[in-house]
Amino acid sequence: MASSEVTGGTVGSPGADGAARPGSVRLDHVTHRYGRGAEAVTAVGPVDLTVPAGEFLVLVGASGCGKSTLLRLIAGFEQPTHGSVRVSGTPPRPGTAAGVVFQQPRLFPWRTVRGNLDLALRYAGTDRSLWPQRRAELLERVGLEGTDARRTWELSGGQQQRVAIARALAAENPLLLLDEPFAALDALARERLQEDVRRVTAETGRTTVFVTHSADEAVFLASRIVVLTKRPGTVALDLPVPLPRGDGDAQELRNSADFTALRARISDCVKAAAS
Ligand SMILES: Nc1ncnc2c1ncn2[C@@H]1O[C@H](COP(=O)(O)OP(=O)(O)OP(=O)(O)O)[C@@H](O)[C@H]1O
Repeated sequence: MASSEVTGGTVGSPGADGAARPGSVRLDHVTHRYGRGAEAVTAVGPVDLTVPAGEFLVLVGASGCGKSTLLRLIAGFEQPTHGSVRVSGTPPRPGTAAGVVFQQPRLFPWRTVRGNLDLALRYAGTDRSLWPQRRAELLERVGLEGTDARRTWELSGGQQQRVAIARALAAENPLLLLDEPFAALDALARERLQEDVRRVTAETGRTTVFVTHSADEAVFLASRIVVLTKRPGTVALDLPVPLPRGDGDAQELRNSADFTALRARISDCVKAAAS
Protein backbone atom coordinates (compact mmCIF):
# COMPACT_ATOMS: atom_id res chain seq x y z
CA MET A 1 0.00 0.00 0.00
CA ALA A 2 1.46 3.29 -1.00
CA SER A 3 -1.45 5.67 -0.70
CA SER A 4 -1.01 8.47 1.71
CA GLU A 5 -2.97 11.44 2.88
CA VAL A 6 0.19 13.45 2.61
CA THR A 7 3.24 11.66 1.33
CA GLY A 8 6.88 12.15 2.05
CA GLY A 9 6.45 13.15 5.67
CA THR A 10 6.80 16.82 4.95
CA VAL A 11 3.55 17.83 6.62
CA GLY A 12 4.27 20.95 8.59
CA SER A 13 7.83 20.76 7.37
CA PRO A 14 9.57 23.65 9.04
CA GLY A 15 12.20 24.12 6.31
CA ALA A 16 15.92 24.26 6.84
CA ASP A 17 15.84 26.50 9.91
CA GLY A 18 12.91 24.75 11.58
CA ALA A 19 14.50 21.34 11.04
CA ALA A 20 17.42 22.50 13.21
CA ARG A 21 15.25 23.69 16.10
CA PRO A 22 15.87 21.89 19.42
CA GLY A 23 13.90 18.66 19.45
CA SER A 24 13.18 18.58 15.72
CA VAL A 25 13.87 15.39 13.77
CA ARG A 26 14.68 14.99 10.11
CA LEU A 27 15.15 11.77 8.17
CA ASP A 28 16.30 12.08 4.57
CA HIS A 29 16.03 8.97 2.35
CA VAL A 30 16.82 6.75 5.31
CA THR A 31 17.27 3.02 4.79
CA HIS A 32 18.50 0.57 7.39
CA ARG A 33 19.78 -2.94 6.77
CA TYR A 34 20.82 -5.45 9.40
CA GLY A 35 23.50 -8.01 8.57
CA ARG A 36 25.32 -8.66 5.33
CA GLY A 37 25.12 -10.80 2.21
CA ALA A 38 22.53 -13.55 2.16
CA GLU A 39 21.71 -12.84 5.82
CA ALA A 40 20.92 -9.16 5.22
CA VAL A 41 17.50 -7.83 6.28
CA THR A 42 16.36 -4.43 5.09
CA ALA A 43 14.25 -3.27 8.02
CA VAL A 44 13.16 0.20 6.88
CA GLY A 45 13.27 2.57 4.01
CA PRO A 46 13.54 4.63 2.15
CA VAL A 47 11.89 7.01 4.61
CA ASP A 48 11.69 10.80 4.44
CA LEU A 49 10.22 12.32 7.56
CA THR A 50 10.37 15.71 9.21
CA VAL A 51 9.10 16.11 12.75
CA PRO A 52 8.82 19.75 13.77
CA ALA A 53 9.66 20.72 17.34
CA GLY A 54 6.77 20.16 19.74
CA GLU A 55 4.93 17.59 17.63
CA PHE A 56 3.63 14.30 19.06
CA LEU A 57 4.24 11.81 16.27
CA VAL A 58 3.00 8.25 16.63
CA LEU A 59 4.49 5.55 14.38
CA VAL A 60 2.06 2.68 13.86
CA GLY A 61 2.50 -0.54 11.93
CA ALA A 62 2.35 -4.30 12.06
CA SER A 63 4.92 -6.34 13.95
CA GLY A 64 8.33 -6.37 12.28
CA CYS A 65 7.71 -3.42 9.94
CA GLY A 66 10.67 -1.49 11.36
CA LYS A 67 9.11 0.88 13.93
CA SER A 68 11.72 0.20 16.62
CA THR A 69 14.48 0.44 14.04
CA LEU A 70 13.32 3.93 13.08
CA LEU A 71 13.26 4.93 16.74
CA ARG A 72 16.75 3.52 17.30
CA LEU A 73 18.02 5.47 14.29
CA ILE A 74 16.56 8.68 15.74
CA ALA A 75 18.11 7.88 19.15
CA GLY A 76 21.49 7.35 17.46
CA PHE A 77 21.68 3.72 18.63
CA GLU A 78 21.92 2.65 14.98
CA GLN A 79 23.48 4.38 11.99
CA PRO A 80 21.46 4.41 8.76
CA THR A 81 22.80 2.25 5.94
CA HIS A 82 21.78 5.02 3.52
CA GLY A 83 20.50 8.54 4.05
CA SER A 84 20.83 10.86 6.99
CA VAL A 85 19.23 11.36 10.38
CA ARG A 86 19.30 14.74 12.13
CA VAL A 87 18.07 15.62 15.60
CA SER A 88 18.06 19.33 16.41
CA GLY A 89 20.00 19.76 13.17
CA THR A 90 22.89 17.41 13.93
CA PRO A 91 23.54 13.63 13.76
CA PRO A 92 22.12 12.09 16.95
CA ARG A 93 24.55 10.96 19.64
CA PRO A 94 23.38 7.90 21.58
CA GLY A 95 22.48 8.72 25.17
CA THR A 96 22.25 12.45 24.62
CA ALA A 97 20.06 12.91 21.54
CA ALA A 98 16.85 12.01 23.36
CA GLY A 99 15.20 10.68 26.49
CA VAL A 100 14.20 7.10 25.67
CA VAL A 101 11.55 4.85 27.24
CA PHE A 102 11.46 1.17 26.24
CA GLN A 103 8.77 -1.50 26.51
CA GLN A 104 10.36 -2.73 29.74
CA PRO A 105 11.24 -0.07 32.34
CA ARG A 106 14.90 -1.21 32.53
CA LEU A 107 15.40 0.29 35.99
CA PHE A 108 18.27 -0.69 38.28
CA PRO A 109 16.50 -3.13 40.62
CA TRP A 110 18.98 -2.79 43.48
CA ARG A 111 18.46 0.97 43.60
CA THR A 112 15.57 2.92 45.05
CA VAL A 113 13.42 5.24 42.98
CA ARG A 114 15.64 8.06 44.23
CA GLY A 115 18.77 6.14 43.21
CA ASN A 116 17.47 5.57 39.69
CA LEU A 117 16.52 9.21 39.22
CA ASP A 118 19.74 10.53 40.76
CA LEU A 119 21.74 8.48 38.29
CA ALA A 120 19.83 10.11 35.44
CA LEU A 121 20.31 13.59 36.95
CA ARG A 122 24.04 12.94 37.35
CA TYR A 123 24.24 11.72 33.75
CA ALA A 124 22.34 14.84 32.64
CA GLY A 125 24.92 17.03 34.40
CA THR A 126 22.37 18.57 36.77
CA ASP A 127 24.03 20.42 39.65
CA ARG A 128 23.90 18.14 42.70
CA SER A 129 22.35 20.83 44.91
CA LEU A 130 19.31 20.80 42.58
CA TRP A 131 18.73 17.04 42.67
CA PRO A 132 16.17 16.94 45.54
CA GLN A 133 14.05 19.65 43.92
CA ARG A 134 14.29 18.11 40.42
CA ARG A 135 13.53 14.66 41.77
CA ALA A 136 10.41 15.94 43.54
CA GLU A 137 9.28 17.75 40.39
CA LEU A 138 9.81 14.69 38.20
CA LEU A 139 7.97 12.35 40.57
CA GLU A 140 5.09 14.79 40.82
CA ARG A 141 4.88 14.98 37.04
CA VAL A 142 4.43 11.24 36.74
CA GLY A 143 2.14 10.92 39.78
CA LEU A 144 4.63 9.18 42.09
CA GLU A 145 5.11 11.79 44.81
CA GLY A 146 6.71 10.45 47.97
CA THR A 147 8.02 7.20 46.50
CA ASP A 148 11.72 8.19 46.63
CA ALA A 149 12.71 5.53 49.14
CA ARG A 150 10.82 2.63 47.51
CA ARG A 151 12.80 -0.17 45.89
CA THR A 152 11.84 -0.48 42.24
CA TRP A 153 10.86 -4.16 42.65
CA GLU A 154 8.25 -3.05 45.22
CA LEU A 155 6.46 -1.04 42.52
CA SER A 156 3.78 -2.25 40.09
CA GLY A 157 4.62 -2.51 36.39
CA GLY A 158 2.77 0.76 35.73
CA GLN A 159 4.62 2.53 38.54
CA GLN A 160 7.96 1.24 37.26
CA GLN A 161 7.13 2.57 33.82
CA ARG A 162 6.29 5.94 35.40
CA VAL A 163 9.77 5.97 36.97
CA ALA A 164 11.23 5.17 33.55
CA ILE A 165 9.33 8.14 32.08
CA ALA A 166 10.54 10.41 34.91
CA ARG A 167 14.08 9.20 34.23
CA ALA A 168 13.74 10.00 30.53
CA LEU A 169 12.45 13.48 31.42
CA ALA A 170 15.36 14.07 33.85
CA ALA A 171 17.75 15.01 31.08
CA GLU A 172 15.49 17.91 30.06
CA ASN A 173 16.13 16.82 26.53
CA PRO A 174 13.73 18.42 24.03
CA LEU A 175 13.09 15.04 22.35
CA LEU A 176 11.35 12.07 23.94
CA LEU A 177 11.27 8.64 22.25
CA LEU A 178 8.95 5.91 23.53
CA ASP A 179 8.96 2.36 22.16
CA GLU A 180 5.69 0.59 23.04
CA PRO A 181 6.11 1.64 26.66
CA PHE A 182 2.69 0.39 27.80
CA ALA A 183 2.54 -2.91 25.92
CA ALA A 184 3.06 -5.00 29.06
CA LEU A 185 0.43 -3.18 31.16
CA ASP A 186 -3.22 -3.99 31.80
CA ALA A 187 -5.86 -1.92 30.00
CA LEU A 188 -6.62 0.39 32.93
CA ALA A 189 -2.98 1.17 33.74
CA ARG A 190 -2.37 1.69 30.06
CA GLU A 191 -5.18 4.25 29.71
CA ARG A 192 -4.00 6.14 32.81
CA LEU A 193 -0.44 6.30 31.55
CA GLN A 194 -1.60 7.40 28.11
CA GLU A 195 -3.44 10.29 29.75
CA ASP A 196 -0.36 11.17 31.80
CA VAL A 197 2.01 11.04 28.84
CA ARG A 198 -0.36 13.23 26.85
CA ARG A 199 -0.46 15.75 29.70
CA VAL A 200 3.27 15.66 30.49
CA THR A 201 4.36 16.15 26.89
CA ALA A 202 1.86 19.01 26.46
CA GLU A 203 3.13 20.65 29.68
CA THR A 204 6.80 20.26 28.80
CA GLY A 205 6.40 21.02 25.09
CA ARG A 206 8.75 18.18 24.11
CA THR A 207 8.83 16.69 20.68
CA THR A 208 7.69 13.10 21.08
CA VAL A 209 8.00 10.07 18.82
CA PHE A 210 5.97 7.14 20.12
CA VAL A 211 5.84 3.62 18.67
CA THR A 212 2.79 1.40 19.03
CA HIS A 213 0.79 -1.40 17.37
CA SER A 214 -2.43 0.10 18.65
CA ALA A 215 -4.63 2.36 16.52
CA ASP A 216 -6.51 3.34 19.68
CA GLU A 217 -3.34 4.44 21.45
CA ALA A 218 -2.14 6.28 18.35
CA VAL A 219 -5.32 8.31 17.94
CA PHE A 220 -5.47 9.19 21.63
CA LEU A 221 -1.88 10.39 21.85
CA ALA A 222 -0.86 11.78 18.49
CA SER A 223 -0.91 15.21 16.95
CA ARG A 224 0.19 13.30 13.82
CA ILE A 225 0.16 9.62 12.86
CA VAL A 226 2.48 7.88 10.45
CA VAL A 227 1.49 4.35 9.40
CA LEU A 228 4.31 2.18 8.06
CA THR A 229 4.05 -0.49 5.39
CA LYS A 230 5.24 -4.01 6.05
CA ARG A 231 9.01 -4.53 6.05
CA PRO A 232 10.95 -2.73 4.77
CA GLY A 233 8.83 -0.04 6.43
CA THR A 234 8.04 3.03 4.37
CA VAL A 235 5.44 5.75 4.95
CA ALA A 236 1.99 4.44 3.97
CA LEU A 237 -0.04 7.24 5.57
CA ASP A 238 0.96 10.53 7.14
CA LEU A 239 -1.98 12.17 8.82
CA PRO A 240 -2.39 15.15 11.14
CA VAL A 241 -4.82 14.35 13.98
CA PRO A 242 -7.49 17.03 14.18
CA LEU A 243 -8.73 16.06 17.68
CA PRO A 244 -8.54 18.58 20.56
CA ARG A 245 -5.29 18.40 22.56
CA GLY A 246 -6.22 20.55 25.55
CA ASP A 247 -7.20 19.57 29.08
CA GLY A 248 -10.57 18.12 28.00
CA ASP A 249 -12.11 15.00 29.47
CA ALA A 250 -10.16 11.95 28.22
CA GLN A 251 -13.14 9.60 28.37
CA GLU A 252 -15.29 12.03 26.47
CA LEU A 253 -12.62 12.20 23.79
CA ARG A 254 -12.32 8.40 23.59
CA ASN A 255 -16.10 8.11 23.22
CA SER A 256 -16.46 10.82 20.60
CA ALA A 257 -17.57 10.05 17.06
CA ASP A 258 -14.45 11.71 15.61
CA PHE A 259 -12.18 9.56 17.75
CA THR A 260 -13.98 6.35 16.87
CA ALA A 261 -14.00 7.14 13.15
CA LEU A 262 -10.31 7.98 13.10
CA ARG A 263 -9.42 4.86 15.09
CA ALA A 264 -11.29 2.73 12.54
CA ARG A 265 -9.52 4.47 9.69
CA ILE A 266 -6.06 3.98 11.19
CA SER A 267 -6.84 0.37 12.06
CA ASP A 268 -7.94 -0.35 8.47
CA CYS A 269 -4.86 1.39 7.12
CA VAL A 270 -2.50 -0.61 9.37
CA LYS A 271 -4.11 -3.84 8.12
CA ALA A 272 -3.95 -2.79 4.47
CA ALA A 273 -0.35 -1.57 4.86
CA ALA A 274 0.68 -4.91 6.33
CA SER A 275 -0.68 -7.00 3.46
N1 LIG B 1 19.56 -6.47 15.49
C1 LIG B 1 18.91 -7.00 14.46
N2 LIG B 1 19.52 -7.86 13.63
C2 LIG B 1 18.89 -8.40 12.58
N3 LIG B 1 17.61 -8.14 12.26
C3 LIG B 1 16.94 -7.29 13.05
C4 LIG B 1 17.55 -6.68 14.19
N4 LIG B 1 16.64 -5.89 14.79
C5 LIG B 1 15.51 -5.99 14.05
N5 LIG B 1 15.71 -6.83 13.02
C6 LIG B 1 14.71 -7.16 11.98
O1 LIG B 1 14.30 -5.95 11.36
C7 LIG B 1 12.90 -5.97 11.12
C8 LIG B 1 12.28 -4.76 11.80
O2 LIG B 1 12.40 -4.93 13.22
P1 LIG B 1 11.83 -3.86 14.24
O3 LIG B 1 12.09 -4.39 15.61
O4 LIG B 1 12.35 -2.53 13.89
O5 LIG B 1 10.27 -3.92 13.89
P2 LIG B 1 9.02 -3.44 14.75
O6 LIG B 1 8.05 -2.86 13.78
O7 LIG B 1 9.47 -2.56 15.86
O8 LIG B 1 8.48 -4.81 15.32
P3 LIG B 1 7.63 -5.11 16.66
O9 LIG B 1 6.39 -4.30 16.54
O10 LIG B 1 7.36 -6.58 16.59
O11 LIG B 1 8.49 -4.72 17.83
C9 LIG B 1 12.41 -7.32 11.63
O12 LIG B 1 12.31 -8.19 10.54
C10 LIG B 1 13.45 -7.76 12.60
O13 LIG B 1 13.53 -9.17 12.67
